[in-house]
Amino acid sequence: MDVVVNAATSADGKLSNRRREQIAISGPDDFDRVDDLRAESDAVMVGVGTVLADDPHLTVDESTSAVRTERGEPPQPARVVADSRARTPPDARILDGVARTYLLVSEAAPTERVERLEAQDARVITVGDDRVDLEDGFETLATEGIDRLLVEGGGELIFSLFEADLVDELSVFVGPTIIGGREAPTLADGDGFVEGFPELSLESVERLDRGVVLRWRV
Ligand SMILES: NC(=O)C1=CN([C@@H]2O[C@H](COP(=O)(O)OP(=O)(O)OC[C@H]3O[C@@H](n4cnc5c(N)ncnc54)[C@H](O)[C@@H]3O)[C@@H](O)[C@H]2O)C=CC1
Ligand SMILES: Nc1nc(O)c(N)c(N[C@@H]2O[C@H](COP(=O)(O)O)[C@@H](O)[C@H]2O)n1
Repeated sequence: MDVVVNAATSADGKLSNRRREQIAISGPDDFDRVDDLRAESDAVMVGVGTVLADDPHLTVDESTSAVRTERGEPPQPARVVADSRARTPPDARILDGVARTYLLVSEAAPTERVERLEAQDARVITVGDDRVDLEDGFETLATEGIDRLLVEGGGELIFSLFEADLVDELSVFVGPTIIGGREAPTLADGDGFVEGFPELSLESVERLDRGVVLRWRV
């Protein structure tokens, strides 16, 4: 599976503020770029922290959806959430039925929550004892026909993906603002690396909106 991570950060590397509120860091041109990235993907993934903070929809625009249909693809990419304890709210926007939604949960997810989410048509995949095993999860998603996966965040999930050596490409929109705050999420949080830092190779640099898009191969 080809895994692309994309996010927008402030100039100081923050994904949002210390209250974990969604911040408009990029502008309309970057949202169009993200729409294109989604359109080229079989599925779009976030961590449950992002679902709880942002309640994202993770769909493509109508015109982009029409292009996917012409290509013989589902009108919308599938949606995937890493959600060890099945904390996704049953009324989350990702469960509105517009696209197929997979929830990767662990054995520790309470059965009643899993059943409630399955009743909302979520396709629940159990991988890992206490925490989602991302490698196993991706193997299962590949058997569902997901060959290209776009990951949009947040910082905990992105770190875990780098830690498991599962990222092929990283693109970051860096915007013209400082958010600050030691508790504010950054592009890669988790425990952090102390050695064996993933090495990136810069592919392109592009001015967009009032910031810059950096694209790296891992
Ligand atoms: N500026 C941007 O482009 C974006 C910003 N955000 C921001 O990021 C924040 C949310 O990020 P985080 O709190 O870091 O949450 P997150 O979205 O990375 O989710 C982390 C949660 O996912 C679950 N999870 C299951 N298996 C996991 C695994 N193997 N590794 C890691 N997590 C796993 C855990 O419950 C964990 O707490 C919000 O403030 C949101 O607004 C989120 C996406 C994009
Ligand atoms: N690319 C980008 N730029 C920003 O400025 C952002 N705040 C984000 N945030 C993430 O975009 C997703 C929203 O998805 P929907 O529009 O609801 O489909 C979500 O993952 C945000 O955290 N992204």
